[in-house]
Amino acid sequence: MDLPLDELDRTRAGRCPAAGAEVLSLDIRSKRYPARDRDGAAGHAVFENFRLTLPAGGVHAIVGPSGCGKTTLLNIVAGLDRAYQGSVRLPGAAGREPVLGYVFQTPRLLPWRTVAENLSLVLHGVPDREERVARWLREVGLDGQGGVYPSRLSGGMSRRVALARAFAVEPDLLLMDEPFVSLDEPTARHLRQLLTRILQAHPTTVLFVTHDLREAITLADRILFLSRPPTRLLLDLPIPLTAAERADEARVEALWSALRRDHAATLEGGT
Ligand SMILES: Nc1ncnc2c1ncn2[C@@H]1O[C@H](COP(=O)(O)OP(=O)(O)OP(=O)(O)O)[C@@H](O)[C@H]1O
Repeated sequence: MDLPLDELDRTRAGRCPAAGAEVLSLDIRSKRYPARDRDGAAGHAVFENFRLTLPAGGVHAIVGPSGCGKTTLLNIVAGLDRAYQGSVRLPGAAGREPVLGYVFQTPRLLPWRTVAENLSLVLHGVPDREERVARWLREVGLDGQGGVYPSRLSGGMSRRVALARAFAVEPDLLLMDEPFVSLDEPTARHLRQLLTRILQAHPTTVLFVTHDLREAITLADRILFLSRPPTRLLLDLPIPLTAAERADEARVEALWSALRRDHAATLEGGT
């Protein structure tokens, strides 16, 4: 799994399986939530005429102010929220149904199932199910932990299981909603490095929500900055860093400072 950095760059470049192909075409004509008080009878609009397309390959980070609808957007893409007007098109690969992975803000492991069973559940009908579970536990550094129950896991280990479960289905599109939030920084850093290594070995298109601009710079090929509701795309910014540059905290810090200087209003969610 531990590839040298120049090798990582070559595989990163190879993340686009079919250049020009789209894994997602999202058109939210309207997404409203019920009013919070009796006066707002029509509710409040989170999205109005919001469109987003994702090409195959790469990590696409979504950054925006609290409440702008980042989780709502992922839930709409995942089909967990159908109370909106518009459409989600997920073409899938080679004519088969699209496969989605979703890493939530909390690991959401079933406490009455072992780690291996939590993975196995999402692989129903997969012929090499047991082998795949064992392989993914190895990939996330949890070899030999398959028989453990989630209550015995640390926060970082639980996140590793959640990562393994999401990758094990070999998704066409992987949704990640602040997957490393509320971890201590050393643990979060280890998990970011783990995610980077997994993505180099298993190129996957990722739509990644984070409130942490440094995390977005470290992981993403592209950052999409969203406004306050009704939410629109303020800035679509490519992050053309090499793997070595992303691993260099001073380099990430320098880009972070430059973005905060040059795009202050955007980072506040627009004026
Ligand atoms: N079930 C709900 N009923 C009413 N309003 C809701 C509901 N879920 C979310 N909202 C509101 O919709 C808006 C978008 O919520 P969402 O959680 O998608 O935002 P977010 O950008 O992910 O926020 P955060 O960064 O704080 O996690 C917020 O104003 C939120 O209060």
